Amino acid sequence: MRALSDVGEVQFLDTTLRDGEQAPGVSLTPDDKADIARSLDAARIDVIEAGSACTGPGERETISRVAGLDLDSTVTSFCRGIQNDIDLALDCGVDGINLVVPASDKHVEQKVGTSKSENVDNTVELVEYAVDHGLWVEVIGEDGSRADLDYLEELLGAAVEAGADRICWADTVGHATPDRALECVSRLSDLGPVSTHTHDDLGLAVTNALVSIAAGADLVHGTINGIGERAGNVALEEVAIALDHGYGVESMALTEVYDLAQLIANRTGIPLAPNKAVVGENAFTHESGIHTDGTLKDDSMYEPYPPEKVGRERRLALGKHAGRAGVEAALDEHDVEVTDDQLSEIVSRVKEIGDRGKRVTDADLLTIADEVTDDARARRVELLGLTAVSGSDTPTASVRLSVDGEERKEAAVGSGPVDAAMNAAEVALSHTADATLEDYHVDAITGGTDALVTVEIEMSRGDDHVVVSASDSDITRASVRAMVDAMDRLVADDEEPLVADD
Ligand SMILES: CC(C)C(=O)C(=O)O
Repeated sequence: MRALSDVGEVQFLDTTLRDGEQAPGVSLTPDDKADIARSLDAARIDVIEAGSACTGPGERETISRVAGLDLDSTVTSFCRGIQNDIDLALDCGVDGINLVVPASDKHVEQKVGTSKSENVDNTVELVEYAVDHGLWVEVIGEDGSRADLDYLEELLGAAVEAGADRICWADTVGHATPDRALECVSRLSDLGPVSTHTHDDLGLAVTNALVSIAAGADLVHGTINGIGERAGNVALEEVAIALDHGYGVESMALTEVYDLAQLIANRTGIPLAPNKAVVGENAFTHESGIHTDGTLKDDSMYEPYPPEKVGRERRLALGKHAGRAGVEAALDEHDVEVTDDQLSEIVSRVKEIGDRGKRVTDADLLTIADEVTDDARARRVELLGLTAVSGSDTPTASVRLSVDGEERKEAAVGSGPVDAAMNAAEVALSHTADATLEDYHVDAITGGTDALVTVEIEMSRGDDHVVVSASDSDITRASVRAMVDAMDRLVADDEEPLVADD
């Protein structure tokens, strides 16, 4: 076993487009796969497993498209131990293949229905065939963590002798303990370059990947956000940060990690848990008074590494644990000055909202500050009316706004009534200010069809950002109210009159 700090660099194979797509409910379009592949390449992922050519003509077209993107990453197709799979991969123009052959008794005898020696012979033939056709070849012993280790060595050793570029230890069902990972990968790394493919069924995927590297593996298979079958594959961003932060070992480009995580959550429809390491919403958010106070004194007080390292920013949130320092800093961000007594009152009102189980948005904070400083703000942008229609025809909406006392009416279409109404409000406001909708989500839907819905949106204008929420039993009304409120906040201090430019 080697010290991880002695390992200079580790390569990554990303299988988001193959094993990740095997997560229940995920189906990526050709455009999704092409966009994700480009981003993986930009993040310096060494190998991209683009899919399984044997899946069907649609998948082959997509793999061919990824293979044709002229990426720096090596593009591969997953292939079963069947020559036709290799032929289909060749038709897609990939650089290489991940050839999967059974390794455990269960997989050799029960699943594939062959004998151990025939399995070795077949693997050798297929490797020779693929190498003869100019492919980069990695041979994966499926269910390797439950295989008889002597047999796994014989099988993968034969693959190396037949010309395979590398072999891979697969903990297919996420069954291995770190000791087992160490034992298997140490033995296999005597045969040739070894990859490791770990799953998270025991919550040990990252640990097993790190142990595998210590045991000699130099390439880690995984997915972004750890998506994949069952409990998922190892999350590459977690391996990357652990290697970098813990041992100074280089792998993928860390600054790209957050955008990649968002892209993949977006396209796969698998949201990120807020507490997810590295890329979860809360990973660099501090709410409690003690932590906020400490963070304001020294950024690194409650963070292992700076958020910028993984393409993120630090956030101070307000809620029931807020303290004076955090509230003061949040008010500062909006250039609101208060006295000590006013600050105490604002802190206690913020905590009251938090005690009711709610998040305190920027708009909440500013409303409280207005009330406490007795400086009720005159609104510049107000919602006067809203009509949204949806049915079998294109959803349409119209909004009526008051902007600095002038009434503006606009109508627009959209993919649904909310989208149409937001588009109409955007058109009505765009005369005024160049604001961008950064984030939109429906926060809480409780109970039945008449339940209260909370819409939270983030908008920006130049360097200013606000987060505003609005609750209503009508999701369209809540959305437009939040947008109009955010806009009103963003232009509050603007000296210029908000005239329409026709
Ligand atoms: C590499 C393959 C077959 C796999 O996805 C696994 O073993 O989990």
